[in-house]
Amino acid sequence: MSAPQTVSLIIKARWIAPVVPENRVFEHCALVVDKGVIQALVPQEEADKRYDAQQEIFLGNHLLIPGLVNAHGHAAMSLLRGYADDLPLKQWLEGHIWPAEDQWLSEDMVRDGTELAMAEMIRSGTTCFNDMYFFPEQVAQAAQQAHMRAQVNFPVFDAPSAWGQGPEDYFRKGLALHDDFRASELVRIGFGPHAPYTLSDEPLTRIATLAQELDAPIHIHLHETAQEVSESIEQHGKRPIQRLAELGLLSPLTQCVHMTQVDEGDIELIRDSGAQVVHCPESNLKLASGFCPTQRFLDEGINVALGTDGAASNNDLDLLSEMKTAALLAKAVAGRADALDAHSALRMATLNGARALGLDEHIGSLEVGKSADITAIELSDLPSQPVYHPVSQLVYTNCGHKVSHVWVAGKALLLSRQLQTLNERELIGKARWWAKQIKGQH
Ligand SMILES: CSC[C@H]1O[C@@H](n2cnc3c(O)ncnc32)[C@H](O)[C@@H]1O
Ligand SMILES: [Zn+2]
Repeated sequence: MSAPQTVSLIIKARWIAPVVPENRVFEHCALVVDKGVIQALVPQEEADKRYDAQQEIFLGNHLLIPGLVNAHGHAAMSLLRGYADDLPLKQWLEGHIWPAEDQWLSEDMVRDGTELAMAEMIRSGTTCFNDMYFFPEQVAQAAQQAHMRAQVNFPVFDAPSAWGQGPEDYFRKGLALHDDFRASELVRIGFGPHAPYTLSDEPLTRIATLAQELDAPIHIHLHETAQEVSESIEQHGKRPIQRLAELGLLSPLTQCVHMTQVDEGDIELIRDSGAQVVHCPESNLKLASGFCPTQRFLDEGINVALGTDGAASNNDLDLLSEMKTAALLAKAVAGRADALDAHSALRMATLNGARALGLDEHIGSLEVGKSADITAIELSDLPSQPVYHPVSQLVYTNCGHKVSHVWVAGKALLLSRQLQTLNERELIGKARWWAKQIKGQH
């Protein structure tokens, strides 16, 4: 018999749901990790025989899943959580959020808000987030420092903002940022055109060309409300997605966020272009924007990922609870109880998210050769009992607060519910400080 191989980490768990192979749960197995990469998923006795681990973690009542991918958000908006509620999108944005952003946006605000959001996401099992916000260099640096994986999309609007004077300035700063993070293992920079209704044709066409040249993702709010679609027909004589298609903007690199208003032509455009859909059920419900036909998209072979949107329209960043909402809503929208079953909901929050971000060769499932981005959920409390199907428990009961451990590329970000790369007390203090400033002027 050959000598045991030395590895950095072995995690032994009661259950492992690797997402690939599909619909499977392994019991009493171990994940073997070395150099940040998954080396094996084997029965625990076999792990004992074959490997010598520098660190071994035993999780006797826990389920291991791939780290969650939050495919759409505005992390720094955590500081505007609860600032304006119970409003439809247009009133919420134009009457409250944009004026607040005009007044308060700064490097410091984005840095503090992003760190607060990352802490919340890590604590509820997210390892990778997709962000669109001002001062994206702050978001990118914060993610790198906290060792979270992120796609950071620099904003592009026709209008000026605290971050730039207009499209020219946004492109100059954004492309420089893309260059700065070209070699990063964790952070990828993409284009963040805000929405079709805040951008004219010229910058959209430029984004289409540059994204193809750089092989960089495009992240855009699209068909979020009925008003967006009807105003586009009035102004441009076409639906927003048709306009994007004609400007060359639709491809597998394009991440279409929301898509609550769709007809057969829209579905064809997404399917035939290979574009990605990001579903944000809680934000869509809260702003009364509409319903994304997720099961219909999946049946058409369209990739659908899951996002929380910002904390100002959700109002939390818990992707596990988003999974539950997505699963329940899909059943109501499709009129079928078997729509978005528990395993499909988990896939939407992991592998589909990875695919939407072009990262599915590296993350999204617990497969040998993939990065060790792992989340552990403890299923030992009363509302978790009894456990017949751990994935059903994960999706249909409230598990966000049961996340105990999180790793990204083999590095621990959460151990026994304690953050390892961010300071929770300090972040709470900073959030309170910001709220005092902002409330004073509200
Ligand atoms: C390009 S920076 C992000 C920009 O988007 C605003 N925003 C936040 N949530 C939404 C949403 O659901 N639809 C449209 N725009 C949204 C955010 O406040 C920033 O200004
Ligand atoms: Zn959004």
